[in-house]
Amino acid sequence: MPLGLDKTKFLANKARELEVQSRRKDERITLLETENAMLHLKLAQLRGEVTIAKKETSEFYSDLEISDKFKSYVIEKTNKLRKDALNLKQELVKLKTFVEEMPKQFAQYFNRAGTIFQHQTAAFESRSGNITALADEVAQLKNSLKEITERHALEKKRRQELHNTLMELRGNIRVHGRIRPLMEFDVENEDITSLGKPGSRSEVVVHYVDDENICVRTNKHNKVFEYERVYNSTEKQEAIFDEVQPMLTSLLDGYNVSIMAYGQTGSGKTHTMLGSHRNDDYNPSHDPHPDEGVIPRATRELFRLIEEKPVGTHSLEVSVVEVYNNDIKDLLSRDPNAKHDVVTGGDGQLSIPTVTSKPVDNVDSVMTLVQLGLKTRKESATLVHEHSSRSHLIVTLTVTTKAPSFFAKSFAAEPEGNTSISKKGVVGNLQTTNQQPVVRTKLQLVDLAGSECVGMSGVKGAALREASNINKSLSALADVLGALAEHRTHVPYRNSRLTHFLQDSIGGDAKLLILLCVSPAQRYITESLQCLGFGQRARQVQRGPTKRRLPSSAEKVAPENTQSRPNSATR
Ligand SMILES: Nc1ncnc2c1ncn2[C@@H]1O[C@H](COP(=O)(O)OP(=O)(O)OP(=O)(O)O)[C@@H](O)[C@H]1O
Repeated sequence: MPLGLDKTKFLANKARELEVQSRRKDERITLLETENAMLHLKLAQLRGEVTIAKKETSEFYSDLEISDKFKSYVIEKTNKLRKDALNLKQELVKLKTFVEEMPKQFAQYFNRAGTIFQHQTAAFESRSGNITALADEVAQLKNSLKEITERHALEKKRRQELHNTLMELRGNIRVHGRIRPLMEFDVENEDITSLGKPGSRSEVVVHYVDDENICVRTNKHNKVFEYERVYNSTEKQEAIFDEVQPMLTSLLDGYNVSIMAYGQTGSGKTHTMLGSHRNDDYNPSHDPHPDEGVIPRATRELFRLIEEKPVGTHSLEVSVVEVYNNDIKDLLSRDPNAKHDVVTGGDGQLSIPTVTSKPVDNVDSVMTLVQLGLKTRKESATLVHEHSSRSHLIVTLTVTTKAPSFFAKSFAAEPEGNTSISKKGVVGNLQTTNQQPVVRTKLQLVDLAGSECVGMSGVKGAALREASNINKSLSALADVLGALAEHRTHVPYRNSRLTHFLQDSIGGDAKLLILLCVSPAQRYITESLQCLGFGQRARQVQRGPTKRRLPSSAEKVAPENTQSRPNSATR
C-alpha cells in the first residue's frame, strides 16, 4: 500500500477494482456459456444431418442392392422370356403346320362322325322302335293280366259254384269200394304156395270190374255192386286221396265232412286211413310218403288250403277218440279210461266238452297227436290177423273260421248260436269268440272197427263182448243211413255212441264218404258180401227215398244161386 494512502480507501478501491474484474469475468463466463450453448446446438444440428446422411446412404445402398437384384431378376426374366419366345416360335411353327393340316383332318373327322352318327341314329331308331313296341307290349300284357285276374276271380267263383253243384249232384253220402291185394295171411292154414290158387281158401273171388263196379263171383254167388268209385288192388293211396280232396274244399266252405273206412278185420281200413306203417316207425314229414293214408294226406291238404286263405282267419284243433264197447274214450287224455258223453248244446250243436282238443298248426303236430292216440288204441289179436283194431278210431279236425265282416253285422242282431247263417249256405256251427262271430266245421276221419261176424273171428269172453259191441254200433250206423234214405222224421243217431258222436257229419248238408274195404279171398266171402251190401244200401241215401226198409248191416246178404260169368252178372 502506497504510503500516505488511506488504508480504508485503498481497500475500498481494491474492492471496487476486484468487483469490476469479477463482473467482467461473469460477463465473460456468460458469453462463453452462450457460445457453448450455441456450439451445442450446432453440434446437435450437425449430428442430425450426419444421421440423415447415414440413413440416406444406407437407403441408397439398399436401393442399390434392390436395383442389383431387380437387374438380375430382369436378366433372368428376359432369358426366360427369350426361351419362351423360342418355344412359342416352335409352337407357332407346329400350329401353323397343324392349322395347315386341320381342314384335311376335320374332313376326316367329319366323315367319321357322320358315319358314327348314321349308325347311332339307326340304332337309336331301332331301339326306340323296340322301346315303343315293348311299352305297347307291356300295356297289352297289363291289360291281359287285368283280364286274366278278373277272369281268374270269375273262374274261381264259377269253379266254387260248380264244385258246390257237383258236390250236391254227387250227393252228400258217397260210397267207394277198395279191393286190397292178396296177402300172405289170406292162406289161413294152407301152404303159402296155394295163395290165390283156384279152389283154395285164398282164391280171389272179389273182382274189380271197372272203376264203378265190383263183382263177387263163386260157384254160388255172382253179384255186381255199383259205387261212385271202385279202386282195384294195385291202386295207390294217392288215387284214393284224389277223390277225397274236393271234400276238404267243402269243409272250408262251411260243411261238416266225414270220411270213414268200413270193412271186416284185415280188409285194409287202417291201411286206407293211416297207411301200413306201425305207430313207432311213423315219421311225419312235409312230403307225403307214398304209403300215407287219408288222415295224413287230408291234414296236409287242409293246412295247404288254409294257407291260401287270409292270414289268421282259420285255426285248427284236433281230438283223437275211440269208441270202444260203446264208450267214448279220449286217447289224448292222461286218463284214457275215463268215459265221455256227447252233449247237445242250447244251439242244437253236438260236442264232447270233456275231450281233449289240441290246437295244431302243421301236419306234423297233428300226426304226432294221432300216433300218441294210436298207442293207446285197443288192439287185440284175433284169429284173423295180429293187429286187429277192436275200436272205432275217430280223428276230429275242427276248423274255426272267423266269419266275414258282413256276418259280423248281421250277427250283431242275432242271438248267440242262431243258425240263420245257414240260409247263406254256411251250415257250420256259428258261435262267438270274444264277440267275433266264428263258424266251426268238423272233419271226422274214422277208422271203423272190423265188421266181421263173431263166429268167423273165433273170439270168446271179453273179445266176444267187443265184437258184439262193434256189430251193434255198425248196425246202428246202417240204421241211421237207412232212416236217412227213407227220409224218416226220426233218425236213430242216439242208438249208439258212434252214431251219436258222428251225428253232425252224417245227414243234413254234411258230406260223408264211406270207403268200403274188401279182401279179395274166398275165405272172407260172407264178410265181403255183407260189407259190399252195406255200401250198396248206404248209396240209397243219396238216390232218394225208397219204400223198402233197409236191412241193418248185421243182416246177411242172401247169396245168389247162379253160376253165370261176370259179364252176365246181375246188378
Ligand atoms: N291196399 C293195400 N295195399 C297193400 N297192403 C294192404 C292194402 N290193404 C291192406 N293191406 C295190408 O293188409 C294188412 C291188414 O290191413 P289193415 O290193418 O289196414 O286192416 P284193417 O281193416 O284195418 O284191420 P283191423 O280192422 O283188424 O284193424 C296190413 O298188413 C296192410 O298193410
